[in-house]
Amino acid sequence: MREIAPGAVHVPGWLTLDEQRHLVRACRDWATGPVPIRHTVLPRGGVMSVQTVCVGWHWRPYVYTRVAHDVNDRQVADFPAWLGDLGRRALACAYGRPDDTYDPDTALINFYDGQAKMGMHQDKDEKSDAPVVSLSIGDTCLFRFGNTETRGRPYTDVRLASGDLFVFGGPSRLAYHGVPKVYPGTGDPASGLASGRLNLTMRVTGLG
Ligand SMILES: O=C(O)CCC(=O)C(=O)O
Ligand SMILES: [Fe+2]
Repeated sequence: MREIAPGAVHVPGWLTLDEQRHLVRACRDWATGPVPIRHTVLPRGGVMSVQTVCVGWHWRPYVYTRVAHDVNDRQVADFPAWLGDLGRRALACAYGRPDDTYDPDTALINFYDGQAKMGMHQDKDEKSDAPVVSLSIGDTCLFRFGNTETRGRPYTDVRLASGDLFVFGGPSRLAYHGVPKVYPGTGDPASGLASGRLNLTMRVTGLG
């Protein structure tokens, strides 16, 4: 366990292999629908290299809705209770104290192939300042965790491997972060993912 910045904690190897397999199965299922996984199109026409599927609320740049107007006009799958339980356990572990009030209502599931990356950004479309819980499965990546002011330095580079937990909340909730690189072939197929990287972030939208 390592505190990367105030309120930002990296817990290597937090998920068991069984938990990883369970999450991979659930994500495969969500990837098929009701709203299929897709490359998000940005407002100016760019296409994200990662593929994303959401549960609870659908995120598109830069708003949450129940219905995926930019994909197929279907409502996203419900956010399951077991995922909320996992989120509370994750938060309790990272911060060393239980918080029974943490009630995530959306998860963004990103799939990275060997070339995919994510530029430096803030998670700021949520109306709540509750922490973000991030879980990684499959190939290791370089995760860049920066500051709340700029996309640039200072930042800390962390390797996120299969099973790792990363929580950012409090003073780090609006820190810029991104994934400059994935290291193909570094994952263990026993996770259920033969190649690529899966990242699931839970958030509290603060929406009704
Ligand atoms: O893939 C990751 O580790 C980060 C994903 C992320 O920052 C996001 O979905 O907003
Ligand atoms: Fe993010």
